[in-house]
Amino acid sequence: MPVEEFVAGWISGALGLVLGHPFDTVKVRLQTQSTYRGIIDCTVKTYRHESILGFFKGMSFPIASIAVVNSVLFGVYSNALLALTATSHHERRLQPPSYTHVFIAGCTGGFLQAYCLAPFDLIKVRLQNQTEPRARQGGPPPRYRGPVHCAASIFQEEGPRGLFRGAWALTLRDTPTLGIYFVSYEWLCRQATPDGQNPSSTTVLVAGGFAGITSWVTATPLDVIKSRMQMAGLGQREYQGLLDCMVSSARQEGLGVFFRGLTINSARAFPVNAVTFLSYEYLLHLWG
Ligand SMILES: CN(C)C(=N)NCCC[C@H](N)C(=O)O
Repeated sequence: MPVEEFVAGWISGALGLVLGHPFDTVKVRLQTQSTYRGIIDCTVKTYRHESILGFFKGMSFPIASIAVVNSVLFGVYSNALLALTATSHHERRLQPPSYTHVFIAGCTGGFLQAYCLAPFDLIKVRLQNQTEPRARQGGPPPRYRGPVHCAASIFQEEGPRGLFRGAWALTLRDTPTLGIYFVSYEWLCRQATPDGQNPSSTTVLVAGGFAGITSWVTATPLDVIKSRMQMAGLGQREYQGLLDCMVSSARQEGLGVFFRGLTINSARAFPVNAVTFLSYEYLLHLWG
């Protein structure tokens, strides 16, 4: 089994993550708290109350976890394509796989990465939703002192299953949308590249950026539900399941609730995924 895709997936995911984390914090807060009037209001309040550091809350853990998550995504995707088409990464420009194979391989990568991502994503969302400034004297201490304390508290209070809160919504979010992610990337690269040639860096950047936007636009409704289920119980209402969360969110806030965070998700998706795909392709080319 080729392993360079796993390593390239890890490095490229980490680069994209640092670039996109401030956008991600604003998105998570908009989706789960109703105190903000929009992106600008949330950005200004976060900066005033918590300084620039507020935007980077919960980042150390995803950086560590991205090693597992992004390498599982890209490594499983590439190896699933190898199993389906008997072509390695380098042979795929001369013998391009069908879009059906790309979609199946993307869904497989998305499904497996969701289970690795679930506990890390839960901890990230819980930490991002702590709005107490880090160094305030005399104020109430935040519920979680950091990622390890957060993981340990959830484990103690709810057992190992607690760490997988929202995992079902996350799996439903990621399985089809990662198929869409890789199909969009491949389609855009092929439109802009003569047959049999490698796409230019500009093509990879643009195709990666738009693949990120397309997949996140389709992922946003389940992303809202996932974030709400992950926060359930912590001063927010408990849900009986995914369907209950969907129905009661729509009843209380209207159908627009499913598009909360759409603009910020898309603004974040372009640079993150442009950098992710560029560094992924570059590393595989370097090692090829
Ligand atoms: C729509 N979904 C779930 C995705 N496209 N997921 C792939 C993640 C790529 C990148 N690390 C990011 O966070 O955008």
